[in-house]
Amino acid sequence: MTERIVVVGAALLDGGRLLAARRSAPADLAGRWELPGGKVEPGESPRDALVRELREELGVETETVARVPGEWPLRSPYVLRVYTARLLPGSAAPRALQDHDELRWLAPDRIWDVDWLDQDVPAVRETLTHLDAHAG
Ligand SMILES: Nc1nc2c([nH]c(=O)n2[C@H]2C[C@H](O)[C@@H](COP(=O)(O)OP(=O)(O)OP(=O)(O)O)O2)c(=O)[nH]1
Repeated sequence: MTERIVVVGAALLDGGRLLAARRSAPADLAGRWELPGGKVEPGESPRDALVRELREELGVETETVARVPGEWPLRSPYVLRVYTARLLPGSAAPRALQDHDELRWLAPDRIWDVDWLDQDVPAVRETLTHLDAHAG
């Protein structure tokens, strides 16, 4: 059986809006929107991986807040896990430094304005449910 490799995605939230990132590569994913993040490296915790990836890709300092329950299959052997996260005080604003060519903060009623990767849609839907529950 093939080992699963965890890809962590951030539901980065600021003022109730969610950050979506448009991939610039590889060609089959370019132009589609995702949750910024990446592969967890051997010996690294998913939360640490997410903080590292957000620093590399977006130039931001963040902390993870909570895991969004669930795990979604990507192209084998990858699976996607999602954590909500927030910017730390004093962090720079996110910039598309690596892997992305556009970023957009989406209010809850605009979440479906962007063309999410097909495999991200259930994860984004679950994330929204989770946020709604927390908002009461
Ligand atoms: N980060 C991220 N990757 C996703 C999402 N949905 C999805 O299918 N993927 C895929 C794209 C890639 O094949 C893989 C993650 O790769 P990546 O390129 O973001 O990760 P990485 O920075 O660690 O990659 P690498 O270049 O170091 O190999 O998962 C998503 O929402 N976020």
